Amino acid sequence: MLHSAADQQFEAGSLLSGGDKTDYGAVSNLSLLDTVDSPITLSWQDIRVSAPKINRDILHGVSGIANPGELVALMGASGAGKTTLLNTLVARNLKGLQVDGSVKVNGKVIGREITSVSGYAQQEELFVGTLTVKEYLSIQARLRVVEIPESKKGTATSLEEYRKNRVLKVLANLNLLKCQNTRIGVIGVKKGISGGEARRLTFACELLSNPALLFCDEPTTGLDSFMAESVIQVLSTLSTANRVHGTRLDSQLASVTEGRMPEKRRQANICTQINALLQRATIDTIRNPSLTRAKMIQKSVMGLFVGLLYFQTKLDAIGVTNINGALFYLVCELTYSTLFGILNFLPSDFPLVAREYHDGLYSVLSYYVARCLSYLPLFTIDGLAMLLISYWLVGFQSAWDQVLLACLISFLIEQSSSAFGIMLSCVSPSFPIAMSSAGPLLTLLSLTGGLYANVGALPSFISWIQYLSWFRYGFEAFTINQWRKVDSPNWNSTNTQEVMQNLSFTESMFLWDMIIMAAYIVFFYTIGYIGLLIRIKRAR
Ligand SMILES: Nc1ncnc2c1ncn2[C@@H]1O[C@H](COP(=O)(O)OP(=O)(O)OP(=O)(O)O)[C@@H](O)[C@H]1O
Repeated sequence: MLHSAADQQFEAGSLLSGGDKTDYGAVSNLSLLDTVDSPITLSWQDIRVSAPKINRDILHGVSGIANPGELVALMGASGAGKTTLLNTLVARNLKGLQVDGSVKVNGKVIGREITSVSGYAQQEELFVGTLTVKEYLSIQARLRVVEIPESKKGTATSLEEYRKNRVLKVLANLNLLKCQNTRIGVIGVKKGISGGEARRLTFACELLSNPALLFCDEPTTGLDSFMAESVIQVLSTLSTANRVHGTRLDSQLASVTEGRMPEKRRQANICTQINALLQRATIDTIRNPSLTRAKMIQKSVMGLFVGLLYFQTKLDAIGVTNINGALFYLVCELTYSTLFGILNFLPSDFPLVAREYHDGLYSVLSYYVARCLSYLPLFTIDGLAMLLISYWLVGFQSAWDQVLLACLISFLIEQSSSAFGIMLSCVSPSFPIAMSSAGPLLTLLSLTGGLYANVGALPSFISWIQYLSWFRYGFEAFTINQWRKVDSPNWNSTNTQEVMQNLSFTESMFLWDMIIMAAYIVFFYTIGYIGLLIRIKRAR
């Protein structure tokens, strides 16, 4: 159990002299690199936390106070409840726990709004590993620093310049200049900055906005004693020593009067958010070329394969069947690899996005728009490459308008699949569930797509599925585009009608096919967004 915090206020020196093996969390009430405009007194009284489901008490009435300029360390053995206390103070990660007691900022209970007046350097480091330290911080600065503070108005001519200066200052103060151009890396996947540098980068992000209050969970865990000392030195330097020694905790708590509330941190406007997140996601996609390379190679090979399999198909009865087969294959190929390639959309980003959202950095909509836009070029160009490689090899009808419309249909099919995959990824509780539901759903949609079974002869209890299937709309649009105008003296409009009748397709549906696919894209993206919003909001 964690004892009363009265026993647990240490300055950094005495904390370190306790031995570098001790676990601790820290509440750093900062007069930072720059002075804080509105200082904060944080107090907590009689905090009790229990896990009702397992009938377990975790914290039994903990009280404490952090005055402006103080570095308060919470010390205790592993499992004592330090993280639980920090989480309670910042109203985060409390699912399944019952919390009693009060947490006050300048004498007032502000609940979850504490996030907007403080920073929280959590134990688990989450970054975008493909970015360099400076790139990552610069993007964080665009999200976290939305105006030049009153006291710094004369120091920079523009917000952009202030952000740049701030990034450099934080890099310098946290001793990160040496590694500013090093890629962050991913533990166990790609070596990047060291553990100590990663820890300091976590603080650096939080310090950009000059918060009056900084919570740090296990700031030195996993670091060697030299690095641990350097981190604590940094925290110590950032705080100024104006603690009250010798006064009893209860009298300090009683003396906290309701004061002026610090100004809440504002979010950057939505354009800045989308811009910064799009830049981050695009760099990540470009520097993480395995997906790009795999998709481009796969689609080019498949385009070549289709081209050679159906090479210069003749326009006789067998040829018509083959060309329809080739068109349906293109629909499948535009769907399957796209969908399975994008199903990992959410799982890889979720922890970081949930944390940054609850840190108040941006809206879920900004993230969603930026991430979807970042995928758009790749999930368009690869499909077009396959289509165009196979187009003249097969001998599809190649009047310029037919080629352009085929490209548009290919785009709509791939986007339908991509939006469907993003929707599945966002609404499924886990990646394996998304994966295992994608297979059967695609089977149903492809079986009713118009090639395997004639859409006019499907049993009525299953026929309705075709109207949910972009396979059907895409295939119909492709075939109408192919057969409505054929460059051959042996072909006439009767032949076109025959092909349409054989497939139970209607020529006049051409425009509707594309409109319906576009509507489904909007629908899938919207449901995906709602799913993501609900999941991220629940992940506090
Ligand atoms: N949501 C929860 N449900 C059940 N038990 C929990 C929950 N959260 C924490 N606990 C339990 O509460 C105790 C305190 O956990 P906490 O993570 O706060 O400890 P800690 O002091 O930070 O430990 P460490 O130094 O090892 O990180 C642990 O025994 C943990 O298993």
